[in-house]
Amino acid sequence: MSDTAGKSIKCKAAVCWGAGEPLKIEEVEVAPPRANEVRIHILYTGICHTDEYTRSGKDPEGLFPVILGHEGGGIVESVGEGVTNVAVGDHVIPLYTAECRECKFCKSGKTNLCGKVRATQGKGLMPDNSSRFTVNGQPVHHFMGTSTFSQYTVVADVSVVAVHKEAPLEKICLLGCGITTAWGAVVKQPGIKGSSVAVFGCGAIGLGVINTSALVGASRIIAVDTNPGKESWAKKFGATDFINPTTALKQDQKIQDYLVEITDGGLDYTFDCTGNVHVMRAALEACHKGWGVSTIIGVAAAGQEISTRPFQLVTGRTWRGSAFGGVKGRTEIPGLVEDYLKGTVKIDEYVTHHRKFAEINDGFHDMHEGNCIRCVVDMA
Ligand SMILES: NC(=O)C1=CN([C@@H]2O[C@H](COP(=O)(O)OP(=O)(O)OC[C@H]3O[C@@H](n4cnc5c(N)ncnc54)[C@H](OP(=O)(O)O)[C@@H]3O)[C@@H](O)[C@H]2O)C=CC1
Ligand SMILES: N[C@@H](CCC(=O)N[C@@H](CSC=O)C(=O)NCC(=O)O)C(=O)O
Ligand SMILES: [Zn+2]
Ligand SMILES: [Zn+2]
Repeated sequence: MSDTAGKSIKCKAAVCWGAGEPLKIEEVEVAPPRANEVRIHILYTGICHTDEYTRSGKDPEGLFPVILGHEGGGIVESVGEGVTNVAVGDHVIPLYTAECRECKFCKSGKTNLCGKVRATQGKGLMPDNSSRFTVNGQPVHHFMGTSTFSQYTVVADVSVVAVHKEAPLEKICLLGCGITTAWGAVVKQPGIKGSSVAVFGCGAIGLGVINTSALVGASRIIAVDTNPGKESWAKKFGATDFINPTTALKQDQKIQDYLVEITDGGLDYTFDCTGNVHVMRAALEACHKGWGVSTIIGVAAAGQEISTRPFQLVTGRTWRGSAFGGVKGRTEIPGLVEDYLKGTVKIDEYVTHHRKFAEINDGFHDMHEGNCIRCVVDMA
């Protein structure tokens, strides 16, 4: 039992007061966890493009003021009544995709999209419809059920998993989103072994898709990115080819037509890792007639919609999407941590930037530089 258990904790958090505003480090009061809730001392957090997407005002679910962050690693400080899955002192990863193991979704065996806390999570609240965060008495919204840009956060017990204590939290925090998302999107897609794959966008997500496709035995992995600096990254992670559409295409040629031409009819599997709806269309249309499967991972801005000729689907292409890689976090993340410790899952290679908590806005700027794959923030 910690000596702060049952009491409010005053600590620092990066608050976004309005869409498009920079984060402001504030003293925040974090209320103790209620029943089936867990308070976590966050030590490290990654910054994901989805944090930037919501900060920028492009997220239709965005609410302000808010404490963003969903790629964290920390230690359980205290638990509320009824919590049995984690204990004080456990090293944990908060999960923006909960896993209650009881709801219709969890029991379906068809999806990782647990329904237990998603509605309140989308309202920026804990499951009892209230916030555990206040700044000068004003409630501040939670984000994605995790809010890892606070030195202490409170999450639902179904939204947290304990992991091996030997694993460095400054690395495995990235399993809270990017790396797990990419890993799951590939390993849960049957058929990639021996197949051709095209990956649009070579940020952390795209590189993870490339790397996992190589690990499962894809025969050809074509990386597509408009940033020429990404070629060496893509090759290092296992791409066999790199195509920069801004220089490789003839006048009026579309990337999908070029890919179909160089692959004898199209790819077996494609992945959108950009969040750009035009790229999503290209990724679908680059698929082989009759069997090609295109997976959308990128998150598109409010108001954006995808389109294609229905004939693309009539003629046997499949368009699908993947959230958190289809991974059930409480069940599968401990195994991913073990795989990292064994050396079969890469994490260190994605960390290009480090920032102190006071520099978190610089971490957001880093993300816009083409040379940043992931920035890890030290929350001390
Ligand atoms: N579904 C899910 O569960 C998850 C989804 N996401 C989403 O995945 C997406 C990718 O995330 P992340 O890897 O971190 O993002 P990054 O921005 O780091 O990577 C995207 C890459 O795509 C490149 N790019 C931009 N436009 C094009 C284009 N027209 N054609 C080809 N490449 C292009 C970018 O180049 P440049 O650097 O020059 O812009 C960049 O290299 C985001 O939308 C994010 O929100 C993230 C986590 C989980
Ligand atoms: N809030 C957005 C959608 C954002 C989104 O698609 N989030 C992904 C995770 S992105 C992580 O970095 C996701 O898992 N979605 C599933 C979910 O239940 O939120 C909008 O409203 O468009
Ligand atoms: Zn993310
Ligand atoms: Zn559930």
